[in-house]
Amino acid sequence: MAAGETNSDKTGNEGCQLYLVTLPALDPRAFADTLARALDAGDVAALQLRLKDVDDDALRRAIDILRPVAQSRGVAFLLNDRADLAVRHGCDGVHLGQGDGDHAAARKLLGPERTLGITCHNSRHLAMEAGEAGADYVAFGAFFPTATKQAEHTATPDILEWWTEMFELPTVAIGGINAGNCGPLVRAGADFLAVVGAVWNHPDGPEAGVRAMNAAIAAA
Ligand SMILES: Cc1ncc(COP(=O)(O)OP(=O)(O)O)c(N)n1
Ligand SMILES: Cc1ncsc1CCOP(=O)(O)O
Ligand SMILES: [Mg+2]
Repeated sequence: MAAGETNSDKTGNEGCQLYLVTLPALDPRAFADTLARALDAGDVAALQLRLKDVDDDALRRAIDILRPVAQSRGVAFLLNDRADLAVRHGCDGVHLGQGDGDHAAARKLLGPERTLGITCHNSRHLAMEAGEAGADYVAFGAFFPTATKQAEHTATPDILEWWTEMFELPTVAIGGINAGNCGPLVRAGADFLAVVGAVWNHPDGPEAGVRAMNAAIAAA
């Protein structure tokens, strides 16, 4: 997930990559092993640490434990919601929602090398604003019902098609995505599929979840 990556680098489904987002609550020490095994099971482009309802100390501790697990494997380590901590603690980037502060200010704070991802729901307008604010990717969703978050917005694959035809900025699709339903999103041009439950809650474990997502993307 390098800043400046474009859709023109894509060749069919090889251009769509898996982007893991963590469960919202976890014990970082215990999760480090699970994460290592999941990342070793297949191709993962990025991991977003998305912990909700934790204080800054707990967040810093989780970053310090989990960041090396991802980065040592060439997997970009992004932090949810907190550009300040992402910069201070060596993360490769941050994912910000529409209520997560000033996107242009975050861009400045992150500098040119770190990745800035922005939630755009199902809105072409928000996506164009995100591009103007300096986003490295625009995230659309939720494409399917999700148990991970109370998603207030739903998205449809046509926004991926439209965006991909109009702009080079990469897209991330999120929300209820799994190996069984991701085909239309890949074919609509999504550059990344972001998943939580499909991997961490896979009935055969996260490694099987990564392998299933990789296979479904390749087959789409
Ligand atoms: C890749 C990706 N896309 C969307 C989101 C959602 O971000 P946001 O709207 O800020 O909601 P929270 O994740 O903060 O609950 C995301 N985290 N990652
Ligand atoms: C963080 C987030 N933003 C929109 S849907 C979602 C949750 C995605 O989780 P899952 O892949 O389990 O549906
Ligand atoms: Mg947020």
